[in-house]
Amino acid sequence: MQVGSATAGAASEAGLGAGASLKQEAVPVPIVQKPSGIESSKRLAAYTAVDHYIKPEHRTSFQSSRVDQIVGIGSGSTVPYVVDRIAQQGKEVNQGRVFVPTGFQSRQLIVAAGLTLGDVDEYPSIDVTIDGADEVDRELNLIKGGGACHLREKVIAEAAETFVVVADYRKNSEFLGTNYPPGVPIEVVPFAYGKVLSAVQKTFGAPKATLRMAVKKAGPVVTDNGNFVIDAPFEREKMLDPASVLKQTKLLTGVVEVGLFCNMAKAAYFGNEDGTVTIRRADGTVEEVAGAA
Ligand SMILES: O=C[C@H](O)[C@H](O)[C@H](O)COP(=O)(O)O
Repeated sequence: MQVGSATAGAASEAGLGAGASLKQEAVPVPIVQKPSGIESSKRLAAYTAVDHYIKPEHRTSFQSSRVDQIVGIGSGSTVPYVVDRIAQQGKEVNQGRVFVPTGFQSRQLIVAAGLTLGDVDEYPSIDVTIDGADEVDRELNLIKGGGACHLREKVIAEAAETFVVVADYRKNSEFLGTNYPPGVPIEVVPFAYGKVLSAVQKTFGAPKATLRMAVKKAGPVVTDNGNFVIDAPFEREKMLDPASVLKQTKLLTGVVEVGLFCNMAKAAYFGNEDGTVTIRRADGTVEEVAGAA
């Protein structure tokens, strides 16, 4: 994906959707070049979800709030398309909204798009949070944390009245653990990692669990919260009941958060190769719609 930036005027030349503000605004708007392949599926999902949940007519349901809408912005490679679509609506529409990030990356995206940053301590109730996922099962349980952001992501998702997932079609599974081989990310405080790793390997059904190592740094990945991450591919049988895995693992002292999000998402949007988007909702309904271009 190539991302650049320009003023909103130039962005309109880049083909903004109907309803976008065409006023000359000196606000940098990220331009995501039209992608292909998997990136195109991510974009379809993200654009369609934004069009359904973040519109000018959507007003915050928190009466005391002084803002129009409070939006949580997740992390990962699908989320830039979420921010891109929001920025396309223009400065005027966005000036009444506040955006709460789930980590360093989404904070940067919000700032680069000229959107207003908020934090969850100031906005403990969020209208809608849109985030990616590593895998989604048929009941909308999720594996998250491939980017080591799942602690803050869970806080921002829990704070939201509506939590929506956006992903490409590869993430759409019957059961968790089918299409995401690294397993469940577990954030741990550094001094406890050895004990937690050993417990997860020996008694919790993830013998191949590993400490996640950094790529362009010697040593382990360090999260935005200064912690380590263990990746635990739990045995198939265990993953048939992700809520139990979550409960058991979270009780291990030293575990900060587990990248299993159970019974939280209201809907999941999956971008498909044919340009459609499959929407699966928590009430069990499934719909296929034409993806937003
Ligand atoms: O920690 C990272 C997050 O949970 C991401 O939302 C997740 O890894 C999905 O990322 P992507 O959109 O890049 O597949």
